[in-house]
Amino acid sequence: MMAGLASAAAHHHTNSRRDLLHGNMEPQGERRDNIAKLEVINNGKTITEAEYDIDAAWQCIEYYAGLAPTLSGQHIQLPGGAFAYTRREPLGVCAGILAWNYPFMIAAWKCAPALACGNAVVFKPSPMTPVTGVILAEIFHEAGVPVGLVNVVQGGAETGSLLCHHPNVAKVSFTGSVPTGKKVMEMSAKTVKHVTLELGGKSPLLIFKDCELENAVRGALMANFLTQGQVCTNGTRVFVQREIMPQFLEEVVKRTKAIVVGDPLLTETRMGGLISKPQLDKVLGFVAQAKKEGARVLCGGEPLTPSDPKLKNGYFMSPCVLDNCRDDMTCVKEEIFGPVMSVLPFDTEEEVLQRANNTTFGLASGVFTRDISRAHRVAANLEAGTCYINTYSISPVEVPFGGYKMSGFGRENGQATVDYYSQLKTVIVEMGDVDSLF
Ligand SMILES: NC(=O)C1=CN([C@@H]2O[C@H](COP(=O)(O)OP(=O)(O)OC[C@H]3O[C@@H](n4cnc5c(N)ncnc54)[C@H](O)[C@@H]3O)[C@@H](O)[C@H]2O)C=CC1
Repeated sequence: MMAGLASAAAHHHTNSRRDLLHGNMEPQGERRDNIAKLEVINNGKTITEAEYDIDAAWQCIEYYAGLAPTLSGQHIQLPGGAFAYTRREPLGVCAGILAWNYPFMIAAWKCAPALACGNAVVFKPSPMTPVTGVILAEIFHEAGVPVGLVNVVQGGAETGSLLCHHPNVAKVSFTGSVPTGKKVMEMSAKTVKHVTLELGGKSPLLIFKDCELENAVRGALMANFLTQGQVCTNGTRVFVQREIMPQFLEEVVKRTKAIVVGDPLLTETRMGGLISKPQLDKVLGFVAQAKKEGARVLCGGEPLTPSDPKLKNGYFMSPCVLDNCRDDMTCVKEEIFGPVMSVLPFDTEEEVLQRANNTTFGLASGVFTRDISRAHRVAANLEAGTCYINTYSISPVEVPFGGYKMSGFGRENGQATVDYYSQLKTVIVEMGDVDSLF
């Protein structure tokens, strides 16, 4: 099967790439709403967020469709009239191994740049969320993508491992946890595959006393509670300058308590259910451990049963704010992947930078301040792939996304991603006689 895919990729020229990606990939109206509903059922996130994800997916495909015809090489003059040029060529078959938190959107993030660069794609959704990735593949098919160019395989660890070991897979792009990411890298090493790893995080959000508090609070909520807190970039270590701690906590707790948790298909709901019972138990376990280590629960952190009887078996919990946290606590060190915000006081910029960077993760970071010099200085000094200034949690398709340190490497989105889905061929041309030593 893989050899067939590789040849499909080779016949897949730039112009046709653009055409097929532009082939009405935008699901509109009822179609978009249906995919969003399925994503809610697939994942448990709210319909409002799911609609956003579906839009982000087609925007990603449109973006790379536009980028495809701009891919080009370089022309380099050499002495004596000789010259060289570079060609940007596909890698071959690219495998995507996906997480369950953004099933449809991550599938688009894996497919669009791979196809734009002329590759074939085989992607594996998480077994927790198998549904909507298939719909994306169907949309590609309807848009005229040749058979064999976009493929979905379902399964768990074993299927993922087969993809990482397959000799005809040229690249693996993985989104998920750090331990599995390390295994993917190890397995891919056996056949020297290209690897992109989008792994977890424990991102710091720095809130200085000169910030606009209202926006900082909004940013902190966005940094912690989207998709039930199951977001890799989440700014779960919220460092607040001591002077504004009381006001910050009052406001953040008030708003967290007001988050409507319940039926994710209703537009007024702001938080749905976690992905699974084990995930819910794991997150509640982190809250229990935090209490044991001395954190104070200011709100939430409890299992929740909405009043609607049809939701009684759902994996709901109340969003949680933890105060009295220290850097050495489990809740501050480990990725919780649930709606739990840990708040920590700080005094100086120097101190908070040192503490913010004292982690093996480096996916995202954020700073709220009205001092522009400080904002850019902090952004330059935070060890993370993304730094948000006076905002959080947006990932526009035009900008590169990816990690530092153990949060991974390679990039998704933006022009930078072309480098991770293509390879450069150098062609050297002599116009005169061969200069031979023999
Ligand atoms: N930071 C992030 O983006 C994510 C973090 N997580 C964290 O990881 C924990 C475990 O969740 P999982 O879904 O089990 O994440 P995971 O990282 O184990 O799974 C991600 C993907 O890798 C596949 N996979 C699992 N084992 C594999 C193997 N040995 N070889 C190849 N592919 C393999 C899975 O089927 C899935 O498609 C969660 O509780 C959460 O805390 C999970 C998903 C995303």
